Amino acid sequence: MAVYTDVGEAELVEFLSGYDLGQVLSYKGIAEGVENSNFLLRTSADTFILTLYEKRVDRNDLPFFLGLMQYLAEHGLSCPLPVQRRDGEALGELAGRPGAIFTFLEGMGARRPSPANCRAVGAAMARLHEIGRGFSMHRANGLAMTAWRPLFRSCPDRVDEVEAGLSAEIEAELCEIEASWPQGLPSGVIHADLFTDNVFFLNGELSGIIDFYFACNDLLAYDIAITLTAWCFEADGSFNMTKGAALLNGYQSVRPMTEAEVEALPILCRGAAMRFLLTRLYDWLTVPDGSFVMKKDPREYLRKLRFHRSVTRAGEYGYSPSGGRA
Ligand SMILES: Nc1ncnc2c1ncn2[C@@H]1O[C@H](COP(=O)(O)OP(=O)(O)OP(=O)(O)O)[C@@H](O)[C@H]1O
Ligand SMILES: N[C@@H](CCO)C(=O)O
Repeated sequence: MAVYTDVGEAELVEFLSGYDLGQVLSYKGIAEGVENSNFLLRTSADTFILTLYEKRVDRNDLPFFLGLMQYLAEHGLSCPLPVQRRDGEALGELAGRPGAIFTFLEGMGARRPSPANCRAVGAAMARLHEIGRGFSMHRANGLAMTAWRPLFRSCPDRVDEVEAGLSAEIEAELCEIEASWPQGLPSGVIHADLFTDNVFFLNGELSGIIDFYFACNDLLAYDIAITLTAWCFEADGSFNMTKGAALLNGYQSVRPMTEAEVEALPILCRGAAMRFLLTRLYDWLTVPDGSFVMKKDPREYLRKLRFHRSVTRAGEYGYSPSGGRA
């Protein structure tokens, strides 16, 4: 349950007095999410999301995240729009935490994404990459490839309790990823956490993208690798090439990948699986049982990593050069 900070009615009313949002009708905590506290807020004006930023979000990054959401929304990508107070600011302080109010997006994450859902997310990601070109702020990726080895080293010395031999497997994999990581691919603003719970659908159509709190500047094709890895595996661990083809074709219908990006896709996918394996592993070994932080199983990403290691060509993900042009 992601409500780490409790908000009293009086302090909420005081916080809202800086906005033109009418009277509070109700507010309640939202269970989904891991990083921040989120509330569904109903006022006499409309329904909103109130987010309080918790410790794992660096407050120096908040202007980038809020500025990006505002920029994307203003340029036609459906995502939460930060609501401005009368003084023009979108970021305030509530219950001792930085806080902001966002427009409410209708829709729900796809629990079992269809190929059509995959195509839609591919196209939306490419639009995000294209629109992001005009966004002037910059944020380095705190979880870029160079951060993975230090993150691995900071894990408690119990990695092999998760699976025998895991520590040596990660070590060997990191060496290969570091040696083969591509240089010079197109880079720009990426979402970096485009999982199924962060993309909403309504009546079968993609209605919006949320949760920009890992967004940063990095390789555009790395975002494709993250999204392919999050959307195109089945519950039994098998890769679904129909979904892979749909996602890549959807992407290419908006922004064709360069030859170098296509060639790098297998190693980028190994990196994407490694990034989520390591963050999940770290939480698995450090977050106490019974804590509010929901621990996700690192082994899901270990299985995905092993699949990606077996891939040599983007065609094995369903890539086709004519994809998206048909
Ligand atoms: N603008 C919005 N419109 C509608 N619902 C929203 C909006 N923003 C957040 N939510 C709801 O709140 C939940 C948590 O939001 P979000 O994923 O941003 O939180 P988080 O704590 O950053 O989570 P994560 O663990 O995915 O990083 C979402 O699953 C969704 O149900
Ligand atoms: N999407 C991440 C959680 C943080 O947003 C994961 O599944 O590991």
